[in-house]
Amino acid sequence: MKYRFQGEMTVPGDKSIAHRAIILGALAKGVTQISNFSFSEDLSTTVKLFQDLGVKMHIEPTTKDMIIKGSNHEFNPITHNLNLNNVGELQSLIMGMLSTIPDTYTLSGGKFLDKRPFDNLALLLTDMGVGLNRLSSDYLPLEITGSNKLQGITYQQDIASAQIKSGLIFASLYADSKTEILRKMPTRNHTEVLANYFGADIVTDQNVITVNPKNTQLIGQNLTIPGDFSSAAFYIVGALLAENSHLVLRHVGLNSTRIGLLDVIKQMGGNIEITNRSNNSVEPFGDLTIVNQKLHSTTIGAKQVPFIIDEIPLIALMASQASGETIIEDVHDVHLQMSDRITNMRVELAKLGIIMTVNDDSIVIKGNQTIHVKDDVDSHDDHRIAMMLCIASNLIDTPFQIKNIEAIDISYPDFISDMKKVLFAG
Ligand SMILES: O=C(O)C1=C[C@@H](OP(=O)(O)O)[C@@H](O)[C@H](O)C1
Ligand SMILES: C=C(OP(=O)(O)O)C(=O)O
Repeated sequence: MKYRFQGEMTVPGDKSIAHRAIILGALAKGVTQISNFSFSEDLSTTVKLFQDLGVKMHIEPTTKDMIIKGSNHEFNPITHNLNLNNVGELQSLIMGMLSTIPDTYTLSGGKFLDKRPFDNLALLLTDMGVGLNRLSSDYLPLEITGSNKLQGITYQQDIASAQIKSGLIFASLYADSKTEILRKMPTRNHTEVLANYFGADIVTDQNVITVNPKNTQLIGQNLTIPGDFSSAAFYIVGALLAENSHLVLRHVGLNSTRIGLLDVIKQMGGNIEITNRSNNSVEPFGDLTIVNQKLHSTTIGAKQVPFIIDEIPLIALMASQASGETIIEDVHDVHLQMSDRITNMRVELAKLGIIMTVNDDSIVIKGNQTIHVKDDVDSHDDHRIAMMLCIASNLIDTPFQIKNIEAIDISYPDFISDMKKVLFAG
């Protein structure tokens, strides 16, 4: 049903930052205190994994902060069988981290990860001296044997993936020599920012990232996680598209490698006001004010894609309601996310009468498309598709059912109840 977005809200803490903060807190010496830590299925998996590694962590009952007692890079595991439970981010980050531990662990994946290739990172880790033993095919499960005598490498990055880069950085933190990443294009940089905050020595200079592992000693820290821009994105697009909307989102993370959606909106003739910017934390944040606006088409180039990587379903919906034809180039890697995010988006949008053409590596979305329900839709267990379809439902009067809606629990379990608080009729 058509509602306007009105009022003020905050979104849960950033999932990408929280994953890294847990890993760094677990590796560090001393206590780490994480404020604005938001539980989701993905983060529960990470917490469980580190508890399996013997790391003590708990939620402080009054502040709700996550408290981690650092292991000082020495785990005392309860089990050597670790389940990644389909968390894509964890696959690379944990492979990198376990590479530095002289012990053998078995990593299993889940229905999506069991089909997601990890060859790119695996080759790099093998070059550094990590033992990798595939237990069945080219995918998980995998046996990984780390070492405290890894050699740093030079990696000419051919895939613009923050996950591969981050896996390599974690593996390099305790190596015997430096690692250089000659990057193809920038990707989200939370690993570099947070690892340095905990005491690592990672230098980003133009297009070279250098990890200097000499005597790495990570020290536990206090940090506050900003609101997750990728969760805020649903309300940003929701309010832009819904008539008479006026919504303020407070304390949203504004790391420049995450907020490509704001540039896309600008290219489409829209404007989001940013106020109360703050750099007084590890990661920048601020408030966003969104009003309903008319948008036009744009072309989103390959260099922008890493900065909008999780917002592609939403951008497709937004483009279908703008004037003209929008192109998003080089989305090849998005096919690998979840259960082939691009194909599933295309199939489900078509059930709402929205045509999106998928070419070799790009997608094309015609503008001014009328949404009309042809069939009930399905999230395909992809949280971002599920939430995008909720935003689409607010643009028409005809109700439809979203099957497997519970996928939203992967990143934002309170999405629907939070949204209802800022939706008003008329
Ligand atoms: O490093 C990260 O935390 C992430 C990187 C991105 O994946 P890629 O590195 O595969 O682009 C993104 O899509 C994912 O949600 C989280
Ligand atoms: C694709 C995502 O994450 P992952 O790579 O961890 O599955 C996402 O959060 O949208």
